[in-house]
Parts: sequence; C-alpha cells; structure tokens
Amino acid sequence: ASHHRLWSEIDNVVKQQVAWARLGVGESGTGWQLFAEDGEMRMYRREEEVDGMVVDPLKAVHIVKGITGHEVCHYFFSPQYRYDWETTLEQMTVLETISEDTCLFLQTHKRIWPASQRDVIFWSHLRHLPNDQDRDGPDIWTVVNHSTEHKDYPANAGKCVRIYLTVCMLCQTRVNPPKDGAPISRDDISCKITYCSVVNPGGWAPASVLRAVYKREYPKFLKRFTAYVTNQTKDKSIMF
Ligand SMILES: Cc1cccc(-c2n[nH]cc2-c2ccc(F)c(-c3ccc(S(=O)(=O)CCO)cc3)c2)n1
Repeated sequence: ASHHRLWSEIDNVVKQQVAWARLGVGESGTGWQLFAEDGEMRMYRREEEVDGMVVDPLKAVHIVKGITGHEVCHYFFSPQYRYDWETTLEQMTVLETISEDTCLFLQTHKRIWPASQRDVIFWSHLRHLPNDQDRDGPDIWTVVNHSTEHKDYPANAGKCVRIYLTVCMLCQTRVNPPKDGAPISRDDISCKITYCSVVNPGGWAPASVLRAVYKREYPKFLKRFTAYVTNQTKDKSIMF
C-alpha cells in the first residue's frame, strides 16, 4: 500500500501491540489478575497508576465458535457498524479515511458519573499478518486503535476531557477440517481473540469509580461485540 504520513508510527505501534498481545498472561505472580470470567472469556488487568491516575492495562482472551479473525476485525474496524455494538458511544466522526485499512476517528462517549464526559481521537488500522513465512505460524488478523492529535480538535477545548488509549484486537482463526472432506462450515471454525487496552483517562477520575466502570464495561463490551459478529455472519459465507 502507498505509505502515508502516519505509516511509520502505525507500523511501529502495530508491531509492538502484536508482540504484546501474543505474550500470555503467564502464571499468577506476573502481575496479571483475573477479574472476570464468562464461559471461554477471561479478563485480566494489572493495577497501574501514572501521576496518580488509574491506567490499568487490560488483557482479555476469548474463544468464539463459528466466526473468523477476518470477520471479527472487519466488524470492529468498519465505522458503519459501530453504533450497533458500541453501547457507550454518543458521537462518532470519521475525520479522515487515510486508506482502505486506515481511518481517523473522533468519538465522544456517554458520561460516567461523577467524572466529566470523555472524548478521544485515534487512528485505526486493520492488518492481516499471514503465516506464509513459517508453515505452522499463526495467521493473524488485527485492528489497532491508537490515540493521536488533530489540528481542528484540540484536547480539552470543549466540555469533554480528552482520553488517550491504545487498543489491540488480535485474532487467530482455527479450522478443524471435516473428516469426510466436506466443505468447511461454521461448525468447523473458531476464533481466538486477544483484546488488549491501555486507557489514560486524561483528567482526574476517582480510581474506585474507574476500576468499577472497567470491571463492568469491558466484559459487557466483549460479550456484546462478539455476539454481534456471530449474529451478523451466521447466514453469510465465511470470510477467511
Ligand atoms: C468498553 C469500555 C471500557 C471502559 C470504559 C467504557 C466506557 N463506559 N462509558 C464510557 C466509556 C468510554 C469512555 C471513553 C472511551 F474512549 C471509551 C472507549 C472504549 C473502547 C474503545 S475501542 O477502541 O476498543 C472500540 C471503538 O469504540 C474506544 C473508546 C469508552 N467502555
């Protein structure tokens, strides 16, 4: 693809996020604490503060039957579906479509009492990392969202406090080919999802409130989003 002004930053952040997402949460004692479990979904966080603000990194691992990593990343990246699954979204603007796999978003999200309302500007990049180089390597689809500036929307100019985030949705598709050589159906596929997120809430917000919001919102988001993809794809041909 023709390189654009953000290309080198995107390439560096994507490589760093893919490496980070592929690191397991290891045995207990590595600082990751399991805080939510639901079926195949496991959510971990690390308690970290920067300048007295909670920036707890989050890592969620989920295995969903019947969908592919390409499908998960397609619905996570594409703006036209976002209001369907992002329940806390109040306003989304595509500031720039930089290429067919890279967009610039401005989003305002519903206010979390007693903190002020938040907005965020981030570039979003969809990438397929095929495993052609090493035979049994993982075939990865990923979307990385990373905060950036925009000259027309300075931080904290209006009523919203600007937040800063890096999010990685990393997917690996597993196929169990049917014994009798039949064509692959949705019963023969599953997707291993690793969702990583680090959010700096910008202005001050009480640690207890933020941690309670994260504990409630992240599991709800991942369950709702993956259910949305399952429902959107169930009668469509498989997008590998
Ligand atoms: C899933 C989740 C976790 C933690 C907090 C909340 C939440 N509750 N009420 C307001 C928000 C809120 C405030 C500001 C934000 F930037 C995002 C935000 C969350 C996720 C993403 S994303 O990049 O993962 C998906 C694109 O929207 C972007 C912004 C969410 N939602």
